[in-house]
Amino acid sequence: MTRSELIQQIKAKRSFLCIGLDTDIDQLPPHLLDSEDPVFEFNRQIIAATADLCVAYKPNVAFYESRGIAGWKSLQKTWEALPKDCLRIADAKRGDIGNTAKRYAQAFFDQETSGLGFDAITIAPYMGHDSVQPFLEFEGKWGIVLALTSNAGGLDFQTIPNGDGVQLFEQIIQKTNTWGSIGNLMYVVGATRGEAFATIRKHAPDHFLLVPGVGAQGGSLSDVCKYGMNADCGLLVNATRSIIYASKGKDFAEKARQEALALQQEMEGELLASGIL
Ligand SMILES: O=c1ccn([C@@H]2O[C@H](COP(=O)(O)O)[C@@H](O)[C@H]2O)c(=O)[nH]1
Repeated sequence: MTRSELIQQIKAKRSFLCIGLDTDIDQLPPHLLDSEDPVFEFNRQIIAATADLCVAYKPNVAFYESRGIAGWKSLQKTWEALPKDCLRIADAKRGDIGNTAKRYAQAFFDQETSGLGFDAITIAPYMGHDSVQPFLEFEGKWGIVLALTSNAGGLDFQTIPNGDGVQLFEQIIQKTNTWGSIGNLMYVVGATRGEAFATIRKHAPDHFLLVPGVGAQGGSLSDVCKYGMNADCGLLVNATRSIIYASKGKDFAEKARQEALALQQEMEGELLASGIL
C-alpha cells in the first residue's frame, strides 16, 4: 500500500485506527478452543467485526512464533484473511547484520517464498544502517523503525542526550530518515509520550507514525493528535487488548467492534477538527 493509498483509506474510513492482533492462546473465549485453529478463528471473527473501522492490522509475531509451527500456520492464515485495503503490519521488531536482515525481510514480505506478504514490519534500529536497509529496499513495502517506545524501559536509553543535548530517539530519526523516504519509512512512537510528539515532528514532520499505547497502556489519543497529527493525519494509532479482549464471552467480536467504534468516532472528531475531513 502506498502513502497516498493509506491517506485515501484514512479519509474514506474516517479512521486512523490500527488493531493489534496479539492473540494469546491463553486469553481466548473458551468456546473457541474446540475449533481446529482457535487463534485463527478468533482473528477471523475480530477482522470480520472491525474491518470497516480501521485502516491497519498489526499481529504481534511473538504471539504466533511462541507456538511453533502451529503458530506460524495461524499467522499465515491470519495474513490471508487481512483485508487488502488495510495496511498489514508484522510487529516483529527485527534487526540484524545485512545478510540476516535480508532473510528477515524475505520472511515477512516475500509471499512467494515464505507465504507471508505483509506490507510493513517493525524494526529495531540498534544495529544501524545495514540492519535496516534490506527492509527499505523491498519495493512497495514499509519499514517502521522504533524511535520512542511506549514502555517504561523506553526511557532507559532512548532519551539519553549526546554532547549537544540531542536525545537518542532524535538521533535515530535524524539518521534513519536519510535511509528511506516518507513513502517507505515510518516511526514507532508510544502514545504514552504526549508532548514528545512535538519533538518527533521537528525531525519527521511528514512521516507516518505508528502509535501504540492507547487503551490498555493509558496513552491519550487527544494528546497524540494535538502534538503529532500533520496535514495528512500522519498517524496510525494502535489499540490491542482494549479491543480484542473486550469480552471473553461468545459476544467477543461484537464487544471488540464496540470498542473499535468508540475509537473510530473519536478519531473522526480529530480528523474533522483538524480539517483533514
Ligand atoms: O513502543 C511500543 C512498541 C510496540 N508496542 C506493541 O504494541 C502493542 C500494544 O498493545 P496494547 O494491548 O494496546 O497495549 C503490543 O503488540 C506491543 O508489543 C508497544 O506497546 N509499544
